[in-house]
Amino acid sequence: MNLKQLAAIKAVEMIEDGMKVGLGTGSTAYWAIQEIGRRVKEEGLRIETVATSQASEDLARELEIPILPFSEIPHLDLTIDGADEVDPQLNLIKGGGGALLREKIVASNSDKLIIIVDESKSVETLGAFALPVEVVPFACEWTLAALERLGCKPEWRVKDGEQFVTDNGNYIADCRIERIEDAPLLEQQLNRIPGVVDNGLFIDMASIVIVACSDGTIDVRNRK
Ligand SMILES: O=C(CO)[C@H](O)[C@H](O)COP(=O)(O)O
Repeated sequence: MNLKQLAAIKAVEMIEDGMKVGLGTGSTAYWAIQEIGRRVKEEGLRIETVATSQASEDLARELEIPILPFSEIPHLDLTIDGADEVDPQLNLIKGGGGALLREKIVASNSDKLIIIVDESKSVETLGAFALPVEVVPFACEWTLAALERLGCKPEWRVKDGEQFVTDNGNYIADCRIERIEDAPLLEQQLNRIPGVVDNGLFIDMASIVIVACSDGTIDVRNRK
């Protein structure tokens, strides 16, 4: 079993009958959705879910996990999602898969956000992973210039030779900051730039981070 799967299984143990659950995005969240699918099929787990991306929604449907429109679920009990970096305060960088906006909306409407990672994602200071910032296409060069003025060293994300477009029809600027000294401040500064829809800093949002370590142990970190 790989480390991502190990963390995912531990998180899915926290889901109880009758819960409303948010499904994250990425290769770690993939394992959580697989395990939820197994519990629904083999244990008859009764839950309702919403997904943070088209890819996760498609996977959930394939596994016959009940998935509802957002209009039918006012609030979630918990969301299980991955992250690109986690610091000791449980602040996160997310959005490596380009789903940061939907992930933040879903996380902020969940009683608990459970983050699942392997130990490579655990860092002392956020920033070695390029911080994704979602930008509307209108006048996007001006928004990029504003990010440059903030010292973010942004580069448009490209996929298969084309500009990457999010599920919301926006672009992603990946910002090479290396070391983010004040993540709460940067999160606010970025979101004050007109044209920025949101950014991948998740501050004070994770309730629990589950870290799967290469020696096979699992470190469960609770927000204080
Ligand atoms: O934020 C995300 C997608 O937008 C992912 O959760 C993050 O990129 C981690 O992905 P993975 O589990 O594949 O390493």
